[in-house]
Amino acid sequence: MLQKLLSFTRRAVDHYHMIEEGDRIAVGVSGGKDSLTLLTALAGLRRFYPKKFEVVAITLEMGYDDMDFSPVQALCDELEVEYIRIPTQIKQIVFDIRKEENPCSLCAKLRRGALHEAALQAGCKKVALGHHFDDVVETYMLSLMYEGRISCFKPATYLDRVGVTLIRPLIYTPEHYIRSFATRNNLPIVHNPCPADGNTKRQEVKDLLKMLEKQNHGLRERIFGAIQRYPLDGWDADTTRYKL
Ligand SMILES: Nc1ncnc2c1ncn2[C@@H]1O[C@H](COP(=O)(O)OP(=O)(O)OP(=O)(O)O)[C@@H](O)[C@H]1O
Repeated sequence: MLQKLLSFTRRAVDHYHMIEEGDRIAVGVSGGKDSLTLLTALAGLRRFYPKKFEVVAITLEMGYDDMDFSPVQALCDELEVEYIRIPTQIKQIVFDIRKEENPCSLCAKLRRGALHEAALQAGCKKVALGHHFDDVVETYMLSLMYEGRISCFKPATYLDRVGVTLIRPLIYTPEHYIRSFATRNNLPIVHNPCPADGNTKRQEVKDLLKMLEKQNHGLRERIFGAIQRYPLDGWDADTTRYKL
């Protein structure tokens, strides 16, 4: 199973030139299945990838007393990855001080800023995020159907104002694969007690795609393919390095 995960990851890393020699990459670890799988994948790839790179795990603690990250520390020890935990007051700011009606967007903004800062402090100019194949297709459809735009986050983005490059090495890895990888490998998922509903429109799109996929096998693959063939800004894959 790890082999398959490494192959999905390596293909994405190669197609979008995500890793260069000497990189020190901060993996944003929320404690969810996606980022724990990403951490395992990059720690594994580090062992044989032709370009030498380092991996550091960073968790922003959101301010919930009942989130215990010590099992994640144990996973990092096993993977021989340095683990940095940053205490923040993001929960308090979003819910108690600002009493936001739409807490998710402020929370995401604060998290992004804090993660970039923590990465730079740890000497990392690259930050890896756990977005996967289904996130790509859903984000694209959300944007198309609800914003009237054709767009999606990029596989790799250089943020010039912060001097950080974001990479998303799981964009070829389907969510169902991540779910079973996390279960079979007993990844230490930390329950997130956030009371917000999250993005209900995203769930709608997820359900819609699931329903359509039942009668139209390969539908998500074709949407993903369209993003690459168009290509959407930043999605032109360099297949000379690894065939699609
Ligand atoms: N508290 C956090 N600390 C560090 N990194 C984070 C944190 N929250 C999110 N991230 C990073 O941002 C990515 C996207 O965040 P999002 O909240 O959409 O996560 P997700 O899709 O639920 O993934 P996961 O299953 O890893 O929680 C995560 O995959 C992770 O890499």
